[in-house]
Amino acid sequence: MSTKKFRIAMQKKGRLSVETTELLESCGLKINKREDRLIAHVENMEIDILRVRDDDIPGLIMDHVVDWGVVGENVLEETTLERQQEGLPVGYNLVRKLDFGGCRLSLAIPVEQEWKGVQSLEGLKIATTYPNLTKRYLDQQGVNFKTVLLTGSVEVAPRAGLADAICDLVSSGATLEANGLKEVQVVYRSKAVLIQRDQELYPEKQAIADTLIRRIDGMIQAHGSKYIMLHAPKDKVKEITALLPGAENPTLLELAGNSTHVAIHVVSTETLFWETMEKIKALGASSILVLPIEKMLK
Ligand SMILES: Nc1ncnc2c1ncn2[C@@H]1O[C@H](COP(=O)(O)OP(=O)(O)OP(=O)(O)O)[C@@H](O)[C@H]1O
Ligand SMILES: O=P(O)(O)OC[C@H]1O[C@H](OP(=O)(O)OP(=O)(O)O)[C@H](O)[C@@H]1O
Ligand SMILES: [Mg+2]
Repeated sequence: MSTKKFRIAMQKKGRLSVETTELLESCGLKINKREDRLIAHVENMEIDILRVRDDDIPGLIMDHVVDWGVVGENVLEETTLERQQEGLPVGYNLVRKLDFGGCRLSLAIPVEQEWKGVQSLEGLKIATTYPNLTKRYLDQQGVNFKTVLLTGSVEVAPRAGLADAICDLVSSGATLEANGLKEVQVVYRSKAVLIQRDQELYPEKQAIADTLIRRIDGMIQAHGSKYIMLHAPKDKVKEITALLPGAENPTLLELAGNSTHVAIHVVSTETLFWETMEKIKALGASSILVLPIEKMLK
């Protein structure tokens, strides 16, 4: 199934929804966000946004219902394994890895228990929302176990007597700690990804995809870049620019009413550490500014 309008599936509510909306809006999409609508229209482009549960996003891509989707790699991989078993199509193209939704799927056990390695899980009950990723990992380790499938509140399972251990998502570890559990083994590391259905797109849709990818790349590049400005004594320009990360071609500008100093402007893809700033200052530089860059088009 395919419609004329470019369709993007995103999580309606949860860990990925705010940053996905920010990503799309930073690409210039004006999303009409009337609450509780499955489909949100984009006012200034031929795009519809489908707001769904994250678990449904890989299937919508693999069944060619939507053109793009933003989802965690954990859900993408789990769905792929599940659909492979069911003989359903699992094709998709990775468009870009994104810089949010970072988490890991980990095994965790009650804090008071001694951890003697994954082999000690042999024959035990493990509660998880990710049965396929958990099984793939433990099969590789040669460990047999019983799955207790839960779609939420997995962390309470050991205390409730439902399972001996869990395999769930961890980021800060606060949820595990609050439930008297400790992380003992990472099973899968995940970030959000932008994926596309694996059929050729109509030319109009491909044009939209190309524009959005260019803009996303501009955002990704800008995100890791800084604009550095400072005033420097003319006779120290060489020494100072040698210290600036990635400053092969700095811009030098005259300063009004000052014949001994110039302004140096540099776009840097690296971090300017305090230590470097202090060295530059010791060489006579002043007014050192490090500014974030919002967008970049090369
Ligand atoms: N603590 C976290 N920090 C960062 N990213 C996370 C965290 N927990 C989960 N994620 C990522 O965000 C995705 C969505 O997590 P969330 O907890 O909102 O999902 P959910 O409860 O399954 O929501 P839904 O109602 O859409 O099914 C996860 O699949 C994972 O990729
Ligand atoms: O290690 P932490 O930083 O504590 O994060 C981990 C928690 O975050 C996610 O749930 P979320 O808070 O999104 O709520 P949910 O259980 O309703 O999905 C995940 O399922 C864990 O429970
Ligand atoms: Mg979900």
